[in-house]
Amino acid sequence: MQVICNTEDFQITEKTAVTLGKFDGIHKGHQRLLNALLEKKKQGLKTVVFTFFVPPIPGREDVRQLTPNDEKKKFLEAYGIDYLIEYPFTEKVRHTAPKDFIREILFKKLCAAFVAAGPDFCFGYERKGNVALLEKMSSLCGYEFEVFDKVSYKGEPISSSRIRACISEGQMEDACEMLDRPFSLSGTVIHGKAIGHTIGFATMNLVWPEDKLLVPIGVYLSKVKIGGNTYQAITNVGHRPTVEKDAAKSDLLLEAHLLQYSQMAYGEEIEVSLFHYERPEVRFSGLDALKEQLKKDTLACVTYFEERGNDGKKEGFIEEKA
Ligand SMILES: Cc1cc2nc3c(=O)[nH]c(=O)nc-3n(C[C@H](O)[C@H](O)[C@H](O)COP(=O)(O)O)c2cc1C
Ligand SMILES: Nc1ncnc2c1ncn2[C@@H]1O[C@H](COP(=O)(O)OP(=O)(O)OP(=O)(O)O)[C@@H](O)[C@H]1O
Repeated sequence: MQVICNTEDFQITEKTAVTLGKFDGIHKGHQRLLNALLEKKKQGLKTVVFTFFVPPIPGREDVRQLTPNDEKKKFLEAYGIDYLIEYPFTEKVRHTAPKDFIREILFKKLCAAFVAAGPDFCFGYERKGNVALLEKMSSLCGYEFEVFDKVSYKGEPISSSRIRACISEGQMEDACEMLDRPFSLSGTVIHGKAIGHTIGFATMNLVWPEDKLLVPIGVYLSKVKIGGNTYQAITNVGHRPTVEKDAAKSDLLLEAHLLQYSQMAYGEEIEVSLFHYERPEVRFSGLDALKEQLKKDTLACVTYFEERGNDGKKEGFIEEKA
């Protein structure tokens, strides 16, 4: 996939199938549009996702995303998208009239032969451009335009904001349904305080990135992918008040204890999928009390995945082999 990031200086010369929007999360609704593009790819068009460049701004809570830029890129590449345009969101671009946006960007720069959008898609100055305008200008600019119905879940349209709200309330199962995959965090395993293994609960630790949407502090029933294998895990996202003197000031860490894994993993890449919010993080009287709770969390994890299974199937501890 070619990523054209934060520049207006490009020109696609092949005919393209384009969809436009923010695509945070790349949820089931977004996937409906992407699938329409992939159909056109079979007919020889190149596939283009057009979005605006949102730079990561450390400390700005409102710019935390379901899928930060790098994650989005990996996902779209794996999906079969040929071009990701992260267009600069300058004052000039913000003031572009909708008709000019269609002429200058869709028609001239992107060489669009097919455009897909949801019914509420808006663009251009003051978001005054809409699907009616895209339809109206389609014959003039020589593209086919198709509006796709919203994909719904529990009777309401799926949207990135709805999924963000769900996750912020720990409703991981609903988020999973709407995303079509569990909400997950990927990263490189870092060293902790090496206390975990002394109580039989070694953990793989990740720093929570500043541009990734936060989940509620607490313990999650989860799965961890490492080296091509997937393991069930109990995962704490928090500040470890039982062992940290000044927990409020300590880093926010994700710590995953894999139920059947005992090798060193420092420096390895892992993906932690959070399936279920189990309980809040608690300040225990000491390590013994913490250990007793972790045994209960382990049981809850085994039971959860036994009851739910994967795709309706019962499963063991190790689900996939590379
Ligand atoms: C599933 C799980 C649940 C946890 N729950 C709590 C908790 O409720 N309160 C707490 O202070 N720490 C909790 N922790 C964090 C532990 O205190 C921490 O993992 C342990 O001290 C080992 O830290 P280390 O990685 O630095 O060795 C939890 C960790 C895991 C893996
Ligand atoms: N549930 C859905 N079904 C089909 N298409 C959708 C759905 N949600 C969004 N789209 C379409 O996907 C494109 C990108 O949407 P975008 O990411 O900008 O909005 P969104 O998912 O509704 O998120 P937000 O909550 O931030 O508005 C748009 O064309 C939009 O209409």
